[in-house]
Amino acid sequence: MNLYFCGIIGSGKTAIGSRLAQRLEFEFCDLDREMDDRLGYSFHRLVQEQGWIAFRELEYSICKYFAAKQHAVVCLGGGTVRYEWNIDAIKGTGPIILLEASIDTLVERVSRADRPRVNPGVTIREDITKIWKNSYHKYLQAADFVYRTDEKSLLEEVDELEQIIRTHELFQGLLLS
Ligand SMILES: Nc1ncnc2c1ncn2[C@@H]1O[C@H](COP(=O)(O)OP(=O)(O)O)[C@@H](O)[C@H]1O
Ligand SMILES: O=C(O)C1=C[C@@H](OP(=O)(O)O)[C@@H](O)[C@H](O)C1
Ligand SMILES: [Mg+2]
Repeated sequence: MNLYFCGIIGSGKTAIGSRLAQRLEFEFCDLDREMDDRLGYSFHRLVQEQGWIAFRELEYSICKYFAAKQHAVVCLGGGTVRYEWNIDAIKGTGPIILLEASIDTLVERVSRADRPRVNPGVTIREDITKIWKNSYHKYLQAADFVYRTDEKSLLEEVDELEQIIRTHELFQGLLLS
């Protein structure tokens, strides 16, 4: 069984997931990183040169690959759960935690790094607001558990999530298997 993290870009999937994988002694998998490794260059270039469809195809193939793993903390891409086929691919292979933060927090975090826009020709704030308005229900629908990442420090969040995973019945199968 795996533990999955989903959430809009900048919600903290990679920052939290990588630390939790260490705590739980699980393999750490990150969709964006796997994509870069497979391509041999940044997925930003793939999006720039071939568009988002090429990204989505590779994303689906990586979801199927991750679903076959055991004992992995998997950070999905920020858009993965907006596409139902990805949810079908990972269904039954482990609980999904949705990480949430306010739009202001997401914008502030994403502005620090250069990441491609999903909606071309818009600002980071417009992009994130649009994703949130159009697709928030899909993120919520995919999730087994929801956790906010804009109220505490990163370390406090990792501590709290570790505690939740070790005690909440939703995650019991994860540590037993
Ligand atoms: N309380 C917090 N929780 C999660 N991330 C935080 C927090 N405070 C600051 N950050 C920073 O915000 C960024 C979150 O980005 P990242 O983990 O790459 O998100 P994602 O993988 O969901 O796009 C990281 O640089 C992280 O260090
Ligand atoms: O919303 C999206 O479709 C995406 C969000 C990004 O999120 P993360 O950087 O959080 O993975 C990244 O996966 C890619 O740019 C696609
Ligand atoms: Mg990430």
